Amino acid sequence: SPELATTFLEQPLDNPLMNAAGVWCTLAAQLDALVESSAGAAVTKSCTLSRRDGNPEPRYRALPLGSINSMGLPNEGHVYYLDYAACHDYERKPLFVSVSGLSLDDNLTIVAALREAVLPAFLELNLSCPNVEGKPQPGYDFEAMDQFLAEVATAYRRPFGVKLPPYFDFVHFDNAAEILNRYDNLAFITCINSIGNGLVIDTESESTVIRPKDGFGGLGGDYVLPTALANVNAFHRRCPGKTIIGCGGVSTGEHVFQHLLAGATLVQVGTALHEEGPSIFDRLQKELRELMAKKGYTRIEDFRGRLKTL
Ligand SMILES: O=C1NC(=O)NC(C(=O)O)N1
Repeated sequence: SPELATTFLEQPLDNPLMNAAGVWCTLAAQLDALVESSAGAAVTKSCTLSRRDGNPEPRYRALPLGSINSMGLPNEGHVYYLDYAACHDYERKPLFVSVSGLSLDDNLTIVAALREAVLPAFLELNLSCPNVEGKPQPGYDFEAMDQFLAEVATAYRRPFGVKLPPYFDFVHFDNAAEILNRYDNLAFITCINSIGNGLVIDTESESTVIRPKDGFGGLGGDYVLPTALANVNAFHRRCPGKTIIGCGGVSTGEHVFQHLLAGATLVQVGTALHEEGPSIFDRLQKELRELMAKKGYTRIEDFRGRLKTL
């Protein structure tokens, strides 16, 4: 049957599937469940310097077409995840550490600690959390993003990646890619984070459905698949030397196939994992194999990045 084995930054993976940062990865027991699952890799909840409760509940709501969330970066603080990363068995599957410091200084402190730990974990620098009041997304402020990357790339010196917000205009794809291409050790780009500041209304109660920020929150699920595919392909085209991780709107093997076709090397699952649990990775691999077999593909490299245009 078709082979799903792949490589990421020269590391072998059984398959290209993993969780999206923030989903099923805040506590060690959740991360252990991902390591036990058939996911090819795992990533930790975006961490801040210190532990955070996050935003008041209700702050997550599953919807017929996806989800809306304004979690507000609830996490156990960076040391908790560095400790987890120190105990992880890297022979089993790669582990990514997501970092979302609330300031450049916080990011530099966390990144320095990760570098000092000398672990095989991959750093995914989150530049796109839309849910901390008063904290605009660095990914939407190109000058701030460039400054963050200049300092982090220099301090970390090792290969790392960024988690980007969705962009919706070619001039933004061009400007963001121009910045990212300046950093040789910026090895991978994860597109996309949630589509920030959507508003879901419950007609019966005539109310918002989440409490923080008057109900404005990040959208995930079916709502975001075309935008996620566009961002994966836009950066795949503009950053030929970098590896793209696709994230957004994946709930079937067909969606995984589309992300790979658009140029992704790995594919992250958020909303659907939140709703279905880690067994989803078995279903997604089964569905992807069936689709590949139907199309006569035996390996991922037979079609990855080969999206046709008309
Ligand atoms: O980067 C993030 N994206 C989201 O959609 N939510 C979380 C959060 O709010 O913690 N962070």
